[in-house]
Amino acid sequence: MESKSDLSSSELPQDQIYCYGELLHTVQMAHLFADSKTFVDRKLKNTPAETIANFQTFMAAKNNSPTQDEIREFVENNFDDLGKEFVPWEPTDWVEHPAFIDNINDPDLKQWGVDLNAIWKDLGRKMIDDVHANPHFYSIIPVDNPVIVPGGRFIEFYYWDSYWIIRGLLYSQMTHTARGMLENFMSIVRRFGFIPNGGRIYYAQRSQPPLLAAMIKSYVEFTKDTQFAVQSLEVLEHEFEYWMNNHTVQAKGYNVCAYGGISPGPRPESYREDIETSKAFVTDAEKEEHYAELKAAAESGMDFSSRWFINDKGEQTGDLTHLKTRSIVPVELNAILHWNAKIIAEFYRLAGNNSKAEEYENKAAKILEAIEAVHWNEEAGVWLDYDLINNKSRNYFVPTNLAPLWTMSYNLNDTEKISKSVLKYIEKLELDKYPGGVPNTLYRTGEQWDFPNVWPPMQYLLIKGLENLGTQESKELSVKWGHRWVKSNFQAYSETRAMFEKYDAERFGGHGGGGEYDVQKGFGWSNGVIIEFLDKYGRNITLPGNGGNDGGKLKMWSVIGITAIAVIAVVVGRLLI
Ligand SMILES: OC[C@H]1O[C@H](O[C@H]2O[C@H](CO)[C@@H](O)[C@H](O)[C@H]2O)[C@H](O)[C@@H](O)[C@@H]1O
Repeated sequence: MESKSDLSSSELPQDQIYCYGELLHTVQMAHLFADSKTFVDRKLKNTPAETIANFQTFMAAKNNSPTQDEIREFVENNFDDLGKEFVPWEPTDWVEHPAFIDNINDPDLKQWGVDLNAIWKDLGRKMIDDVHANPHFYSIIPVDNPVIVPGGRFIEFYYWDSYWIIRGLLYSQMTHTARGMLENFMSIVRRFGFIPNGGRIYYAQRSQPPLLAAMIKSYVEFTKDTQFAVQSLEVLEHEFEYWMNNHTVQAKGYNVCAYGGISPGPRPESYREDIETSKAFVTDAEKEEHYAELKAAAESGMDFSSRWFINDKGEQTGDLTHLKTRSIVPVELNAILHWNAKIIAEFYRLAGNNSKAEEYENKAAKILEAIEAVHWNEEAGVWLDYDLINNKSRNYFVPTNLAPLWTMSYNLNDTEKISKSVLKYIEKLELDKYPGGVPNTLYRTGEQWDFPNVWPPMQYLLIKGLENLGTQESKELSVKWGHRWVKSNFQAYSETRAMFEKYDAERFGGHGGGGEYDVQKGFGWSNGVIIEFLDKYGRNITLPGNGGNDGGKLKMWSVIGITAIAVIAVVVGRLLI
């Protein structure tokens, strides 16, 4: 298999247009498009070499200072419209009435389940043959099988989003589509050495939380296709080693992993925005450090959040200029890698290779030891990120502080103790008080991964984590939050007929905002999470309008209603006597 170093030396001809260079700089700084991603998603009309030659001629003719209109004309002459790389595609394995719908009692929720299942058809993308024949005309990374994309501006696959999308597809009985996406990822690991953030070459210098092993495990659990598990081992092992070899840092004497990109310059898809924030820095070296921090935050999937700020006092208040992502050891990344090692060991057992299984069990045990030593914080009663600059735990809430519950990265003998401790932490922070779900942080910064935004994958992590913990109290809270999430998403859907990428903790049924782009609709991971939850909770949720309970409000109206009926009955009774 090709290694990462082979990859970084294998330059693509279109990199100099989509990833760095004068052309990219000139067009992105001209602010032609409301969303910077629009430009880097457009197809070339000519070869990369011809496009660069046209650009040089153009710049010379304009004395190297073209106007915005002239740059716009250059772009229109040399680039096609958005979306040229796809043909309309309806998933061949789509079924109108997957079994999860039968698990829903409430008629409105049932119809919603039907609607969500239909959205898969809108989110499917298949590449045209020309992408394979002439890949250098495109920024899209060619893959053989169609994919389900998040939606809105996100018209290509995204790595960690695909975990919740694939689980949703499996619950929708679309195993063939799910398998195709998994095979795409496996081919990408073979070609690139790892999985890029998303399906564009400008994302190919950073990854996202490594959930491929967990996706394959989900697939195998649904299909019982243990052969596929065994076939995936070479790729899973390679991806695991990529993370361990390229993302390892030392904390408290332990090897742990942190996010961190490897390419110079601003993010191509947010080029102007990154240049803007880099103005706070003086030297080119400082600016490069800032770009690397921005990319590391994008690699975490939480771009952007005060979670990654370290100011002069070692605290999390500040702005994007305080990003220090590479110096923060994130709980979930190490928990996910622990999960990876466990899954690889399990698949090796299936393959009958016990020595390899033991090797990975040992690797898992080592990661677990590091998670306990570096992340578990007895005083806070939960796992915390670790600050490598100030050598201290970061006692700030992020849902990922509970990630080890999701990945089962703790000593199971400690279950009772951890349950008490984590529930006390949740109570102390009053995380149960938000009508629209648990916010991503408790700080309002205007960044999209901060308060009051609530993100579907993080609700899933919390709900699934509390369920896995398995104590009476943790399971009750898990169900409570699961029901709330379904009802709140349904409220937003009934008001807007849309599913959003993020929601609002402060408003039941409210959707999120903030950050560098408008809130997106679609939406892959939101639909995936709800479909799974409808399957799980659908028998037990009845909406207020259909006779269900909506907590205090409903009880109050029931009391008023019953009292009114009683009074009317008494009055009518008296009149009749
Ligand atoms: O263009 C800005 C950023 O957009 C992506 O990030 C957000 O959307 C992704 C797709 O749903 C999601 O995976 C990520 O968690 C979101 O923050 C992209 O992944 C970033 O790299 C990009 O800079």
